[in-house]
Amino acid sequence: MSLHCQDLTVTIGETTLLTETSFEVTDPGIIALTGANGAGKTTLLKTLAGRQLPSGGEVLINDRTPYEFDPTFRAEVASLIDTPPMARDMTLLEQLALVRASWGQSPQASFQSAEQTLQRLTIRGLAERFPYELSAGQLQLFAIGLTISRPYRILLLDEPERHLDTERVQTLLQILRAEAQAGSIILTATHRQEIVEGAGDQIHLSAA
Ligand SMILES: Nc1ncnc2c1ncn2[C@@H]1O[C@H](COP(=O)(O)OP(=O)(O)OP(=O)(O)O)[C@@H](O)[C@H]1O
Repeated sequence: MSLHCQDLTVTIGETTLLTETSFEVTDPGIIALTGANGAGKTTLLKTLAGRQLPSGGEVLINDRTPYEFDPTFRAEVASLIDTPPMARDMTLLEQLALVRASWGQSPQASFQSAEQTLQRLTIRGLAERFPYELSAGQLQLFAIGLTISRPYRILLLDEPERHLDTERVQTLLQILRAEAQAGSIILTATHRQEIVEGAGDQIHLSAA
């Protein structure tokens, strides 16, 4: 399991979105991706997720070029970069169970896992709500739940702490630590010092 970037750059026309970036990650753990506004964190995450083509250099995940429509790549890499698709007329519990079921769990196991996910996220009491009935922070917790409800070995997160209060940032960190201990590489863009301190490592991008 590995992330590899060598002299990676992204430009669109005359605009540089990401200046030459190199790093290698091979061990499970949480890596905080830091840098000023506009430094290229989201661009790097999108490139690793196979949603943005590099302009120069090399990017490899598990020794292969990221490509979001490759089933093997999709089975290994989960990401929360933009708001994930949500069904307006399904409850939180149903949607989390649906993700589990679509990745092969039985209906009964899917609902049990979905309840556990809500519990871990401290929103068990919102199981029967619809997404439009949530606060911004609750919606963010649900988005995290949707993302971690599918299998992965590499998790790419873009400021997962957005809208979360101090206590929920700790909840998020606990979840990320557990996922890392279970063997995943977690690369998370963040502006929060608690997450940088809670991460095992840091990649800092300098502004373009
Ligand atoms: N589609 C685009 N076309 C041109 N420039 C873009 C495009 N998307 C982003 N940029 C520019 O690329 C640079 C990097 O943007 P990016 O979103 O990756 O930064 P970031 O580090 O995630 O910032 P933030 O901390 O504000 O979320 C910025 O200067 C931004 O204005």
